Amino acid sequence: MTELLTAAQMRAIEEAAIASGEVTGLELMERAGRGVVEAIFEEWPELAQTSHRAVVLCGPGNNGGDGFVVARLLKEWGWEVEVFLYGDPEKLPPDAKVNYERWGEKGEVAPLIPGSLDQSVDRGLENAIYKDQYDASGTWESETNIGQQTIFIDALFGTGLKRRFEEDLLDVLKEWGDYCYEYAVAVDMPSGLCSDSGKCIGGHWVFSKLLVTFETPKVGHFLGHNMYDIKSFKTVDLNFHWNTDADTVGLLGYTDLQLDKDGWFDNGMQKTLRTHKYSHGHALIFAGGPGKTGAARLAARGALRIGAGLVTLGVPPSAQMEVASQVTAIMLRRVTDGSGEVDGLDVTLRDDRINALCIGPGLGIGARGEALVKTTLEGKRATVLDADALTLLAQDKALFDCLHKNCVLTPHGGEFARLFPDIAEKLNAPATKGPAYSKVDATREAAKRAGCVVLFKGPDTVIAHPDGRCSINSAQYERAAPWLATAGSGDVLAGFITGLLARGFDPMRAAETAAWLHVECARSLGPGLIAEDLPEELPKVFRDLGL
Ligand SMILES: NC(=O)C1=CN([C@@H]2O[C@H](COP(=O)(O)OP(=O)(O)OC[C@H]3O[C@@H](n4cnc5c(N)ncnc54)[C@H](OP(=O)(O)O)[C@@H]3O)[C@@H](O)[C@H]2O)[C@@H](O)CC1
Ligand SMILES: Nc1ncnc2c1ncn2[C@@H]1O[C@H](COP(=O)(O)OP(=O)(O)O)[C@@H](O)[C@H]1O
Ligand SMILES: [K+]
Repeated sequence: MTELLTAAQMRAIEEAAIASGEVTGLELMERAGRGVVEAIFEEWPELAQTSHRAVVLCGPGNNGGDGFVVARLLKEWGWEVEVFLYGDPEKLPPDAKVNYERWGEKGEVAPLIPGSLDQSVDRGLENAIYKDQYDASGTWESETNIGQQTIFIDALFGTGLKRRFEEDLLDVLKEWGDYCYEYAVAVDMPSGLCSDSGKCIGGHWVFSKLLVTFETPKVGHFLGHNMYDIKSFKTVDLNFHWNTDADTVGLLGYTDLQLDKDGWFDNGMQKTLRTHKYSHGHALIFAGGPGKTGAARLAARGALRIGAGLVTLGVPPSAQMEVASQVTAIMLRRVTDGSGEVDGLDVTLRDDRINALCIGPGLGIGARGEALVKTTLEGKRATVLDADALTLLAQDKALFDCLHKNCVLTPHGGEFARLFPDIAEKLNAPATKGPAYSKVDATREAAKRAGCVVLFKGPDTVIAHPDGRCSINSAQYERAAPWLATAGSGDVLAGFITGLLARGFDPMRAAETAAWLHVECARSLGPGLIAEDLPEELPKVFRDLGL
């Protein structure tokens, strides 16, 4: 799994590599700067064909040092380069100072003050070669300014951002926003954003199109929604050895989920000639009352498509006809809260073959729902608790205390705040200093308190285990799937997790795999998807994965 590091973890591995004598800080900075230049040319090959103009903003720390390296290398490439420094050159850290001086042999450094960017951009426009012209066929070529593009490089702050910017810097950054054209590059972090949480600490942050980070991405790159302007994300290999005992956060990718043929068909999950439907588990999903059964039906469809051998919808007698008229392969069983009628849940659960439960979607928050959640939790079976079940847990401490290690909670932001109000308050408080409390911190704390896996939804879905393991399923950058924010898609996700629990996945792996496949289905479908489509897309996604 790609390990995502916090600023402190990154600093620790860098310091260890330097202390071991394997590499110097100066060499790392050189590799970082070179990597940025290579990333620029890889991203925009047209820029490598002729010389252009770069405006490099350098900050007072080592991020600024990287900026001086980039400036020098672009100058050596024949570019016109303007460098601005925010801060006192005498106070630069040693490696940044060396690169400041190396750049000083090639060009000047101007102080970064309000107005300096306006003047720089004016100079760029004066020098620009306009190519508006009729081409051979008589068509007007509308490309302007292609002869000499200005590339903006943000090397102000990286992992060392600690506090809100002073007003003069805020003024400069707002100017920068006006000039953030096609070619803008963030070195390690968009300056102003916290590399642990993705939150805006500076009071403003610098927009870019390309983000280049070093060695391994930082946790904050995949949290929050402030990096929507970044179209391309690249990681430069700094080429040093490291490993860390720290609790790093994993970025979920295909290879981590053991979805390859061996993994997928392993551990009793195998669908072979010798197995039958009961080998793949039996999921029971509770439906709400009349007019409220759609959510559970979506979840049931998801559980069946992801491979549970059997899926039964547990319906209240009053909704039986409604559900019966809508389902075919999914079975149906009348389930009450066990308070006197036949077919109480306690009776249903005597069937040991039912090995995964899902409760919450469309359930309602009345007495029936509460009694069902209680009985469900008493059985200690693998259980997904979503939607209304989460509200019920939030309302009743005794019920919350019944959670056990085989549960998976799947809150969205609102449900999370109801369940863990104090944690949500910390998470949602305005970030004023770095590193800021992050969604990863919050989800880990919640999982520990609940004693079970918590999957905190969003484009940055965070999944945490009470033992501290944590991963992010990102639907950002090249995996963006904003059309997944549609009514009922969370119900399908709950069903996916339940289906995998039925197939024998442990709760953490079920949550991770389901979340990843959920986004894959959305990406495969594209804009226009509705929740019903998601389970139906699974066979195609599986086929494309070679399963
Ligand atoms: N790790 C690696 O392997 C490698 C890391 N590398 C690079 O180093 C970067 C990290 O460098 P870094 O630690 O020097 O931090 P950085 O982001 O430059 O900022 C610190 C400076 O900013 C200042 N400052 C903070 N907040 C402020 C504010 N609001 N307003 C004003 N000032 C503020 C702070 O001042 P202080 O708080 O100490 O007064 C300090 O002077 C990393 O992102 C990467 O680009 C590569 O070179 C190669 C390998
Ligand atoms: N902008 C987004 N990009 C990608 N996925 C998203 C985005 N917003 C929400 N999602 C995902 O969509 C699902 C919505 O779930 P939820 O809020 O419970 O909806 P519902 O209750 O309607 O089913 C979650 O899996 C969440 O991670
Ligand atoms: K930066």
